[in-house]
Order: sequence, then structure tokens, then C-alpha cells
Amino acid sequence: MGLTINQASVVYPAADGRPPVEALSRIDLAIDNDDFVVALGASGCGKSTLLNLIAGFLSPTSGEILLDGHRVQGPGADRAVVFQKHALLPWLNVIDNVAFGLKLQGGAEKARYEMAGRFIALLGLDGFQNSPVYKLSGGMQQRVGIARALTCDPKVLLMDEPLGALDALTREKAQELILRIWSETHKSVFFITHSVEEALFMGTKLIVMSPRPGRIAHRFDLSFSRQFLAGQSARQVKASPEFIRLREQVLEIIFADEEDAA
Ligand SMILES: Nc1ncnc2c1ncn2[C@@H]1O[C@H](COP(=O)(O)OP(=O)(O)OP(=O)(O)O)[C@@H](O)[C@H]1O
Repeated sequence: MGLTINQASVVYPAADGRPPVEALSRIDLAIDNDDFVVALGASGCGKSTLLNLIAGFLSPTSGEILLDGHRVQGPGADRAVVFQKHALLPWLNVIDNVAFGLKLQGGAEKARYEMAGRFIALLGLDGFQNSPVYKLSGGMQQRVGIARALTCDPKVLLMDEPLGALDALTREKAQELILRIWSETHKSVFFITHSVEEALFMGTKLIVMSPRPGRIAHRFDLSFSRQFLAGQSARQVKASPEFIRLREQVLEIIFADEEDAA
């Protein structure tokens, strides 16, 4: 079944003398089980607003969001969010941060730590269970944030520029790790990025959004992540003629929107 967005619009009301903002206009989108949907687009085109709708942090002004046929009416354990700034608890160690969501859900302590330990291993953080998170590098902290989101076993993982703060090499490694985890855990993913290369490499579906009002202007079905998971190296995939052709096509769309906005 998965997640379905039907004709969803969001208008932020007028405030402080500014007019209302039509942040999203009549969005239709299906995120099926196992889909990795990436949203790309010029600043202000409504990517975060769309993520907040799916997370249930925000209600649509009109339209609806359905998860497995049920209307989304607020946040829930079936959807987990990973932000660019991993909202970790700096006074807790790695395992307590990862187990934190389960603690909020009231799970038994032994089961919480077992589950947390499983995702710590999956994210390559074995040996760091008892390290305070403030001592870890940015890339490791982001992996703790992802482990914490996965530990609650959500159906949908929502990621708002999760790799935006990482250096280039760490970012590429994190992309590969997220794809492997996605293929192992069979989550549906909605992923926001500003990097065209990252979007093409990771997504099974790419939506390119345009601003004023925020809408989906272009859609692409992609198979580069499957090529990587089938054994091609990330470098090989990103250097293929088809990848380069699509990268130029998408860059052109985004530059045109940025120029319109200037
Ligand atoms: N709480 C709010 N109140 C009023 N307007 C808002 C609010 N949040 C966002 N907006 C406006 O809605 C539009 C879409 O914003 P949104 O943050 O969803 O875009 P975005 O594509 O995620 O941008 P960015 O890439 O810069 O993060 C923008 O014009 C923004 O200024």
C-alpha cells in the first residue's frame, strides 16, 4: 500500500504584514513500499513543507495524506524523521540515544537495548555504544540519528537534507550506507537534498519541485541505486553516460528556476 498524497495544498496564513504563502499546490505523490523518493528543487519550493505534511507536523489546507489507506492526522511511530542537525541528546551515550525513541514508546529495557544494538551494528557503530555522542564526528553523529530513527521500526523514513553538513568523502560513504540499509530494511524513504548527484544516485523516484506555488514540476523514475546495490561501484554508476545526461537535464531545470527567482 504505502503512502499516498492526494491533491494536497498548504497555504501559510498572512503574518506580520506579509501576504499568505501558497507553499504547496495540489500535490499528488505515491510513495510505495520500498520506494526511495527524492525531492529536489530551488530554495522555497516547498520540500520541507511536504516532508512536514507526511510527518504529520502540519495539516494540509486542502487534500489528504493516506498511510496504508488511513488518513494521516498527526505525527506517529509509523513515520520517523532524520534532520540535517541530528537532534541527539548530548548528555547520553550512543546506545541510550539510539534506544531513546523506544523508551518513549515504553518498551522493556532488555528489548530496547537489543534492538538499539542491532541498528548500532548496522550503522557501523559497534564499539561506540558507550561513547558520549558529543565526542563523535559529525558523520558518526548522523549515523546515530539514523539508527535512532530506524530502531522504532517506522514504515516511512523521512530525511531532510540528512547529509548536507558532511564533508564530500563522508557524504559519499553515508549515501552508500543509507542505500544498503534501505535495501536491507525495506523502508519507504522520502529524502530531501540540494545535490543533484545525490538525488540521482539514491532515488528510485525523483521529484523536481518548482516554487510559487510549490509544485511537482518534473518526475523521473531512476535505477542508479539498484545498479549500485547490484554490485557496480558508486564511481562507475555516477560516471555512466545515462547518469551524466540526466544530471545535466535536472541541473538545467533547477538553474532555470533559480534564475526566475533572482
Ligand atoms: N511557517 C511558515 N510561515 C510562513 N511561510 C512559510 C513557513 N514555512 C515556510 N514558509 C514559506 O513557504 C515556502 C516553502 O518553504 P519550504 O521551507 O517548505 O521550502 P524548501 O523547498 O524546503 O526550502 P529550502 O530548500 O530553502 O529549505 C517558502 O516561500 C517559505 O518562505
